[in-house]
Amino acid sequence: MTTSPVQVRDLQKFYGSFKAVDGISFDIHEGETFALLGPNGAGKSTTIEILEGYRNKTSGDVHVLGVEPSRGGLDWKAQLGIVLQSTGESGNVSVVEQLTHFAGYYPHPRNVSDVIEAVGLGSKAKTRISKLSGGQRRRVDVALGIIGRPKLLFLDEPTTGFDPEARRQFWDLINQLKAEGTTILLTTHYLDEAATLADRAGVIVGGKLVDIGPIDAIGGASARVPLVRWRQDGVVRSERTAEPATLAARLYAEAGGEVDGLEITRPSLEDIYLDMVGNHSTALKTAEENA
Ligand SMILES: Nc1ncnc2c1ncn2[C@@H]1O[C@H](COP(=O)(O)OP(=O)(O)OP(=O)(O)O)[C@@H](O)[C@H]1O
Repeated sequence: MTTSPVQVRDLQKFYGSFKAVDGISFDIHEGETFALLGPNGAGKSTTIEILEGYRNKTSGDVHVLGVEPSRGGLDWKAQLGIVLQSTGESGNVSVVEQLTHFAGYYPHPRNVSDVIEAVGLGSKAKTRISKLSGGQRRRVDVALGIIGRPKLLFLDEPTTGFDPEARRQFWDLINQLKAEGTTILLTTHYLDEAATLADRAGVIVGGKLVDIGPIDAIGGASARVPLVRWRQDGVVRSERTAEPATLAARLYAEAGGEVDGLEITRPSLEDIYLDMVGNHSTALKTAEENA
């Protein structure tokens, strides 16, 4: 049996008495893209930084590519690709020089020109990084994360500052890496990004994992019930139903033809996520007030 590249069991991280990560467990399977979702301060970056070996845990068991991260050596590190939340590379060297330099650290790096093209910096290859825009520097971060042909890629809010076209281009790149079998851990506040790229997701609120599962099952079946809206006598009416076509047919029969303003929508991952996070945040607040 092969072991999962990422195994996390009952992970805790305390800053003094503050529980930033409070007993979370999950696995990431080989070749999978797993999204860690949650509001600001939920504990996502802390978790990722522990997995990367940058931060010590308080307790729990963590294995990344079979190694406890705080004991990972250079060979282990060479198999990881890391895009931190904000490095904002600002060196006085050109894009191509920086990538060529970093490629030298890895045993089997990707071709530097190919990576520069893939992140959409072909026309900026010879430009000094300090002269790039914020979004372009973020693309350099992404390029540095993948230059070593990592087995496991950590992407902490990779597309913050990207324009819409750059995000689409980044999604194509990630799909290409997925097709090559790269295992990816992604955090993002763009729910459409998670829905497009991830196979499974975990949702963290207040340091606790409140849901985990395939991306199209997050929130459970009841959160996905379609919403039917229509206008009746100038008033907008709505009803949630698992059988929207039946309701639409009834409305059609009652109206004796086309139904004014009829719309059937399914909740997006963002709708479901916002409901879930809202409910858990309220529960956490109430528990704190009663403590
Ligand atoms: N070095 C530190 N010392 C004390 N508290 C910290 C430290 N680093 C993080 N925290 C706290 O731990 C909590 C989790 O922070 P973390 O950066 O992991 O959140 P996050 O989910 O990544 O948030 P964001 O979406 O804003 O990036 C926050 O309340 C933060 O203030």
